[in-house]
Amino acid sequence: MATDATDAAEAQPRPPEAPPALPGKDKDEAPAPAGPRGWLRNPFARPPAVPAPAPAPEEPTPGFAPAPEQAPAVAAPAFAPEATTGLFAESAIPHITAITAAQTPESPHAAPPASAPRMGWMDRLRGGLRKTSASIATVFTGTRIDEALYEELEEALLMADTGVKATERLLTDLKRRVKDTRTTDPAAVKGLLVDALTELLRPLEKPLVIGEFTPTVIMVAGVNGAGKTTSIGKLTRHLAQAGASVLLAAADTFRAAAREQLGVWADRNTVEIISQEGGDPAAVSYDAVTAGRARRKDVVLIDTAGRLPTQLHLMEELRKIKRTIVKAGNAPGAAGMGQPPHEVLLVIDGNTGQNALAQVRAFDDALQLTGLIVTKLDGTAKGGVLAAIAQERPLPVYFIGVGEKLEDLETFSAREFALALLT
Ligand SMILES: Nc1nc2c(ncn2[C@@H]2O[C@H](COP(=O)(O)OP(=O)(O)OP(=O)(O)O)[C@@H](O)[C@H]2O)c(=O)[nH]1
Repeated sequence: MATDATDAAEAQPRPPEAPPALPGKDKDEAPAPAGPRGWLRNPFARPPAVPAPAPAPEEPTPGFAPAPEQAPAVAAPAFAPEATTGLFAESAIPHITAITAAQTPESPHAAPPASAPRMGWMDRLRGGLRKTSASIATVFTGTRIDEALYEELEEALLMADTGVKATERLLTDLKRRVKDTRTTDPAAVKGLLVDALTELLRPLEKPLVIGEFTPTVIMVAGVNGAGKTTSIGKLTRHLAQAGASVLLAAADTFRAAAREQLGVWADRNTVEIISQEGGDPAAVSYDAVTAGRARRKDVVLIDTAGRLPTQLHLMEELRKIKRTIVKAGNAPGAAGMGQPPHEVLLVIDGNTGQNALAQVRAFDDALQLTGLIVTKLDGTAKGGVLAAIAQERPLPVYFIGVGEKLEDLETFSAREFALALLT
């Protein structure tokens, strides 16, 4: 029984945990693999056994769509020279084929220019961030670059929940850039702010690596309603579309609706799910890692129940889940799967601004996070929170979400974000 397995796991000494893989703070650090930037080194390039069904863009289609061996060449979109190419992009590993999920040749979306999905994303990102960008844009409508402009900008950035330190840093950097370039036009200052913000956000850019271990175990945590299950569902869809085999674990054993919600995503994507009513979430997680290994799954995604950092017993439960996953990775026969969990992700609601930053701190202290997913950036006036995170706790932001639809979750690009926010 799963519970027994966990009890046994808990009884043994806790192995040392690897330190979190935080991104470097060096502004010159390369954020992503060479070539078009992508988050995923994708090893799932299999020749299709059957013609892949054409996926509907919004309604997930059932069935398994093996990924093609080659993705079409991808032209860099005009809006950003460093633009990414979609969720599945070129790999840094020579033997791994580049795949762009939304651009499979079998797909009806193959015909448009290769960069179309990312261009569409840029539009959605701009639309989503409109509330935040509107107040900042008005700062640059005047005719002079003076102290009043900087004061107004400071106010706008603080209102966008950029935080005091990140705001100060941006203003200092901006003034230096204005001086260095002898800029006199306020509209041009906006361009310099794009550069300053891009540089600040750059450490958050990092590709999520899948395929180094079999399975790659990803644990997902967050407060209630942050968007954990929805994000896991979207991620599952993208992974399944690229040919990765995914096993979901519903480690929220208390809330039936949460299990059902994950079950719906599992059904839609025809992936397997480990679920247990009223059981121990750590036991479900242990079982999922063991099953993922036995069934040779590429990815195990573990959804945990929402909780507040102030609910200490629930935070302890999360730590127990993580310890149990570590233990499952040390079980006999688990050699070769590295030290799971390979990723511990926190999902934060971008609409909660500085509160989200507080959550990052608390969950990071408890779990040593390896990355973030920032959801609900659509319709928020607090989009500056990413700058605050970059300043205070620069964890990789693997994805950002700007809506409830499948295509509303995408990889994070500092440049894109700065452009969407300020231009
Ligand atoms: N507008 C918007 N809504 C989102 C986004 N991501 C998720 N949601 C919605 O937020 C709500 C909560 O999402 P869930 O995925 O259930 O959140 P959860 O963190 O799993 O919730 P619990 O299981 O209660 O902890 C749902 O209605 C989602 O559709 C986003 O990027 N934008």
